[in-house]
Amino acid sequence: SPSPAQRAEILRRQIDEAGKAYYDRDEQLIPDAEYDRLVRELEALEQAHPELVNADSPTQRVGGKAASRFAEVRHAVPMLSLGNAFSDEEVQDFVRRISERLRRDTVRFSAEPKLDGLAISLRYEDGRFVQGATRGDGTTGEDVSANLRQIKVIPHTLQGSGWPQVLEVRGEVYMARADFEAYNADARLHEGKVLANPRNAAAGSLRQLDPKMSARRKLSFYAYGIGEVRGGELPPTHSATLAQLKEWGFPVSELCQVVEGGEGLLAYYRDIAERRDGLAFDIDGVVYKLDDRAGQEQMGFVSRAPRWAIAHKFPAQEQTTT
Ligand SMILES: Cc1c[n+]2nc(N)[nH]c2nc1OC(C)C
Repeated sequence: SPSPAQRAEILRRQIDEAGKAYYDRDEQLIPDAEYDRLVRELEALEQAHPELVNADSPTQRVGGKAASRFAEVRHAVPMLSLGNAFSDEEVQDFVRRISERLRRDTVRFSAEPKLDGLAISLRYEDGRFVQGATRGDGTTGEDVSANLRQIKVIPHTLQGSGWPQVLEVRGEVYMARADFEAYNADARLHEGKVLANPRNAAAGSLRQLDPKMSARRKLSFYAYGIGEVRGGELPPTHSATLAQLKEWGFPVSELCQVVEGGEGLLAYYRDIAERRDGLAFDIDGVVYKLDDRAGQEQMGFVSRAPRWAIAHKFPAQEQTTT
């Protein structure tokens, strides 16, 4: 059987390999519980044989125990996924279902770019950022507050006034293409890890356990919605809510636009499709949302996605492999 030193070396390699895959590439090579078991076995081995401990052992990571995961956060308002439309007919059906159910001839929508990043939820209490979490499975996400504090465009305190006592803002963390190219150029120069695409870069960065590591990758954020709201009112439409979020200091994409009916949606889709390659960030489609909140509540949700919103995806594009 292997000596304690050999066993420790095997454990160290497995832990580091699983850790890198998880934090750099958002890949889960082994289940969290297995990862934690390996770390605990290595700790026990190092306690029994102190001569085995060396500086780069995963048990020596910042804050002592190799943090194996983030705290869990339960979303009071679930972070939902979106139904997809891939054709104009499906978009027309989406509009027809809403206009029939709400008995309206013309329906106004908020049309928005669908960024190819990482959905997150930001919680503010009395106007101060208190917690940020990933989407996770929609109900439970990971607390990545420390990493989100490194993102310059995310306000630590709200600007202006009149915000609710509790305000959750939902949006997308992403890495702009220029920052992605710069990161990879630097990685090539210094034999670092070249990243496959901006989405993985954003996911990997947000899940770095060491906020200093996370800060090395320039991330951005666009707000696109709200979660829990307590002790205050928001405007009656989604578009007015986005305008309000902008006043409170959140970045909101200039591409967001209020349009009318199926024609308005499809014109928006074609316009964004044309402009797509010139945008500063990757998008994988656009999102249409019934603009008035009362109507949204009437439409409700089907399974895990709202009836009042769909994503209209672009045909898959060959990924720029770097
Ligand atoms: C998942 C998602 C993604 N996006 N992206 C935008 N722009 N809005 C938006 N809304 C989403 O979900 C809400 C409709 C619940």
